Order: sequence, then C-alpha cells, then structure tokens
Amino acid sequence: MNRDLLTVEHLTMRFGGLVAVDDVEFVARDREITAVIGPNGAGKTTVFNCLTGFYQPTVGRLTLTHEDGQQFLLERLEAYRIGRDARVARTFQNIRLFPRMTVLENLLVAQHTNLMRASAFSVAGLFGLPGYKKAEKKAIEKARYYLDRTGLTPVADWQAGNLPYGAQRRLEIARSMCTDPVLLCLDEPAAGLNPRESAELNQLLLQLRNEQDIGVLLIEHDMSVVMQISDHVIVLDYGKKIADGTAQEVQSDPKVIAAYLGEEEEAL
Ligand SMILES: Nc1ncnc2c1ncn2[C@@H]1O[C@H](COP(=O)(O)OP(=O)(O)OP(=O)(O)O)[C@@H](O)[C@H]1O
Repeated sequence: MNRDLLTVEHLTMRFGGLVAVDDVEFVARDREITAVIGPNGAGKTTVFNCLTGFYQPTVGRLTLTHEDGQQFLLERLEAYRIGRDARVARTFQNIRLFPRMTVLENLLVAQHTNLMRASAFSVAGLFGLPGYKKAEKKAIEKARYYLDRTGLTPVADWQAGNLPYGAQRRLEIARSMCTDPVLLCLDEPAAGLNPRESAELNQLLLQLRNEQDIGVLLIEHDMSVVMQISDHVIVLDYGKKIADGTAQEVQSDPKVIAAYLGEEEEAL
C-alpha cells in the first residue's frame, strides 16, 4: 500500500449556524487518485478551501507528510506556506490562467518564487548571479517537460486565452505541476469538457499519478472521470462522510445511491 500523504481528522467548518463540513475524516495516499464526491452543497469545495488555507477550519487536524517524514499541520499554516513549504497545489472550478500571456509564459510565471529566490530578490542577482542563470534554465526545462506531458508543445506560443477549453484545463494542471507539488488538488477539472477532452484529461491524470511522486485529490461531478481513474472515493452528503472505499464499493453503497437520488436515508 502507498504511504499516507494527507490525513484529515475531525474536520469541521461552520458558517454561523450552518455546518458545511461535519467531523470529516479520511486519508489520501501518495501515488493515488482520491476523489471527493457528493451532491451539490455537500461540502466538497469547503474541504478544499480548508486544505489550501482559504478557510481556517472551525475544528480539525490536517496533516501532510512528505516522503522524508517531515510533517505539516495545514490548518496552522498561512495559505502561501501551504503552497510553498507544504507543497500543496490547487486548481479552481473556474479557469484562472493569465489569458494574455502565452502558454509557456504561464508555466514560467508559476516558477516565479524559485527564480526570485535564486536572484536573492535583487536586480543585481537577475544579471549577475550564476545561480540565477541555472535556475532560469531549470525553469525553462521544467516548463518544456510539462508542455510535452500535457500535449501543449505545439501551442506553447499561443495566448492561453485563445486555447480550446480542454487545453486550458490541461495548462492549469501543467502550471500547478511546475510548482513541484506533493499533493495536487483539482476542483472539478472535467467541468465543461466534451467527452473527448474528458478522456484526454483521464489519461493525463493517470499518467501524472504513475510517473510523478504525487497524490491527486479530486472534486468531480463527472462520474465517468471518477469511476475510471479514482483509486479511492470519499462521498460527502450534507457535510458528513457517508462512504469511503474503492470506486466499485461506493458505487453500490445504498447510502450513496440514496444521496444522489435525493431519497430519505430512513427509507432505505
Ligand atoms: N463562505 C461561505 N459562507 C456561508 N456558507 C457557505 C460558504 N461556503 C460554503 N457555504 C455553504 O456550505 C455548504 C457546502 O458548500 P460547498 O461549496 O462546500 O459544497 P460543494 O459540495 O462544493 O457544492 P457544489 O458541488 O455545488 O460545488 C453549502 O450549503 C454552502 O452554501
């Protein structure tokens, strides 16, 4: 079994009287795709917002463990440290690229922090430090690598905003990968994709899982994506976890079927 990457314990998020996430617990493993699913309003995005520092959970412990054993308690970190130090990357339901920059530029901007560090945060560093030249070369190599992995090399010089929708989604994933994440959180990556684009996305996510040392956490409504690529599925309903298992297991779970059909649980 792959090692535990993210451990979520007693995660609770209240907004006034509304309990959006209610004592949720799960584990996401390294080199696995873990899907978080559930009907509208189940609390999926709120879980992501707690993991990535947009919200401070009301209660809960979110432990991310790197391969070398170093642990990060995400609920105690500021959002920028969750990205930079704990190495959690995220995409959003709505595409958030720099539309007027080229595809390549989008991938280089993602590596801005590393480049600025190599320049010692100075103009002199930009022109004089050998470390900067090396970092710049590495950034370009990494961008080229992910252009290749995501099939975007032929459109590297296009403005990102002019790409077809499916390619924009792949670029968002490539951009996240350029920040060297150990955990990649994708919020509805298949939203708005046609069946062909959706199949390409499946291939890309499986390839990343197989080739990179990362865990993928996925919120997705498209069940063809969830069932085909997830190693592990967590189902939320009204903020509570109602199922946790393989795609096959949760698919046949009566509680999950009832939640999706809107039936009363007591009626089961
Ligand atoms: N900032 C907020 N303030 C108040 N209520 C919120 C806030 N964010 C989310 N909620 C509420 O929390 C509940 C869970 O919302 P959330 O967006 O996490 O669900 P979801 O499962 O991601 O839904 P969807 O599939 O529709 O995106 C909903 O009732 C929502 O209205």
